[in-house]
Amino acid sequence: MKQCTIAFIGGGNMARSLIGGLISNQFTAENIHVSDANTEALDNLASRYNVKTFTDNLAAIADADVIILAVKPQQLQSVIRQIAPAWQQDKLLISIAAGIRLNDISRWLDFEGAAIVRAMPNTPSLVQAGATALCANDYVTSAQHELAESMLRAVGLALWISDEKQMDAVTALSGSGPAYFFLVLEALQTAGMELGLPEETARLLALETSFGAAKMALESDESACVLRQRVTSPGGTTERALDVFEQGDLRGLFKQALTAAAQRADELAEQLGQDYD
Ligand SMILES: NC(=O)C1=CN([C@@H]2O[C@H](COP(=O)(O)OP(=O)(O)OC[C@H]3O[C@@H](n4cnc5c(N)ncnc54)[C@H](O)[C@@H]3O)[C@@H](O)[C@H]2O)C=CC1
Ligand SMILES: O=C(O)[C@@H]1CCC=N1
Repeated sequence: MKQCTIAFIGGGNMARSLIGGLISNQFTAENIHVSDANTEALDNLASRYNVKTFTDNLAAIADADVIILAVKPQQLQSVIRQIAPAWQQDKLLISIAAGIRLNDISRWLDFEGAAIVRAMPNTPSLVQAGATALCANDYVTSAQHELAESMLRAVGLALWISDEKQMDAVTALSGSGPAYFFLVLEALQTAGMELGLPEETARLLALETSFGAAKMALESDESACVLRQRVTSPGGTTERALDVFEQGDLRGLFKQALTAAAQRADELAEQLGQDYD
């Protein structure tokens, strides 16, 4: 990957995952700037990753090629308006904020021809197993497309979507998705313990089973449906368990949950922004 300088504004959970993943993938720490109002968060990042830290957002972006906005959606407008006077044509702005649309980001930046990418990463980027979808405005050059993609590809899967409206579905599926799997892990471990397994045994079996199923699905040419059927002996134990999930409408629950997450992203955009094509 070309070694540009990246400035993160906001050094919280998601920034930490991206920074950790980039550094594990040989990205040079001194080319990573992080700015945050919280000095404790900055100290943690500096001692763990040796990145350059700032409490002044303008100082952090001064000689950066790429600026990644990693603050909460509610802080995005004020941060963009703060950095807008220092904006320069050759910089690339990447927002990872849930919901907030390219048009609103562009209006707040108020810089003719500014190159802006919206990205939705997820926290497994920390272990280079992230999944990110990106979409760009018309001013992003092909070199900037390549730069944004190569940065996110360094921490996992990176794919482009052309219709920005799909970003809410992406947020619901892969942005929030790690939390759903962590919930399933918790539930498997608890149920195992309730059936009499020691805590550590239940934890390890739940973890390795989740990892093994994901790895197998990733490496197999067969669909998840076929892989599921291969575990399910007619009249056996899995069939009994799956019947319980189907009776409880697990698929319907997932549909409801993802719909609620996508609606929340849309609500954030409506509340915090204004523009919608
Ligand atoms: N946590 C996740 O799994 C994901 C989060 N996102 C998005 O990433 C963004 C950040 O989320 P998290 O990292 O979870 O939040 P967080 O709350 O952990 O981090 C936000 C950081 O921004 C800092 N901050 C607040 N105002 C600031 C300002 N004016 N200047 C500089 N720093 C400031 C806070 O001190 C905090 O450290 C959000 O917009 C969220 O939608 C996107 C994908 C996944
Ligand atoms: O919960 C949130 O709003 C953020 C966006 C996707 C994951 N975390």
